[in-house]
Amino acid sequence: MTDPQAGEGTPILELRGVTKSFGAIQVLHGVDLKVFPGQVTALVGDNGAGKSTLIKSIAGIHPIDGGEILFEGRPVSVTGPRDSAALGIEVVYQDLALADNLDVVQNMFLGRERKRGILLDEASMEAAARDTLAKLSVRTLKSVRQLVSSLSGGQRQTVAIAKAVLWESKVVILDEPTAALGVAQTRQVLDLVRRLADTGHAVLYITHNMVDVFEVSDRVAALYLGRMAADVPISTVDRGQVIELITAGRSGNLGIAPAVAEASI
Ligand SMILES: Nc1ncnc2c1ncn2[C@@H]1O[C@H](COP(=O)(O)OP(=O)(O)OP(=O)(O)O)[C@@H](O)[C@H]1O
Repeated sequence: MTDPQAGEGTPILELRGVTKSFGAIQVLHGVDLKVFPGQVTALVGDNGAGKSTLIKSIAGIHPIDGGEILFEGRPVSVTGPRDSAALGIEVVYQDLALADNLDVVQNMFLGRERKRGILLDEASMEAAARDTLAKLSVRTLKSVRQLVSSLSGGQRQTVAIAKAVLWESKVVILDEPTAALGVAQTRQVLDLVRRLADTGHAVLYITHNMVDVFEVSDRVAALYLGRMAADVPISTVDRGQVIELITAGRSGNLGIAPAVAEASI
């Protein structure tokens, strides 16, 4: 794991005071968040804390109502998924959005196929897919021409993550990638998450799993009732504190004031 305190200059992605409501219901209340290149930031929070809303706001699916998004230190406007993709932000959602009837290469290039004239440039797409998988040290796939329907859950996650990385993404957001996986496949995906950061990506990693948090992250950001209770290096907190931040919004001198938390219920 990289030293979380080292090289922590400008965050590649920063949220300042982000708010988001759906009709009369305010879901995000002035959320601050910093995400650094080469680091995994675990985004934790109880059911309904606002994690999905937050990542969908970053992705432009639910554009923010207030506050600021900064990318590489500059304020940016993210009003749709194209804006986030153009910045180099890719999200791997839980449903993975893979097509079972297509192979690995076809899935990685789905919707962004390379062409030579009117024909698909299969050779170049296959080479790029192999290259991306090799850079991520993925050795669990037998063939890039395997149908996705024949892959295990862990292999499918791997393909979805590699697809996100293929587009020169700088920030990769993963929505509970190990939620449905067994022990060995979880291990493979966690190794891949670490390699994503080690190859320079900033990774925002949503999880409910405390073992995963401490295994793979450099920072932990805890949302509580739509407020950022803490966004700190993992080395400064223990498991009990993270659980308190998730369940109560505070732990010792960390987190949001109890009065603020009570006011939001
Ligand atoms: N489109 C929407 N319209 C109205 N309310 C919404 C909408 N999307 C989310 N919410 C509400 O926002 C709150 C936060 O939901 P969100 O899905 O972001 O939480 P979460 O932390 O991702 O939870 P989980 O861990 O269960 O996935 C919830 O109270 C939810 O009902």
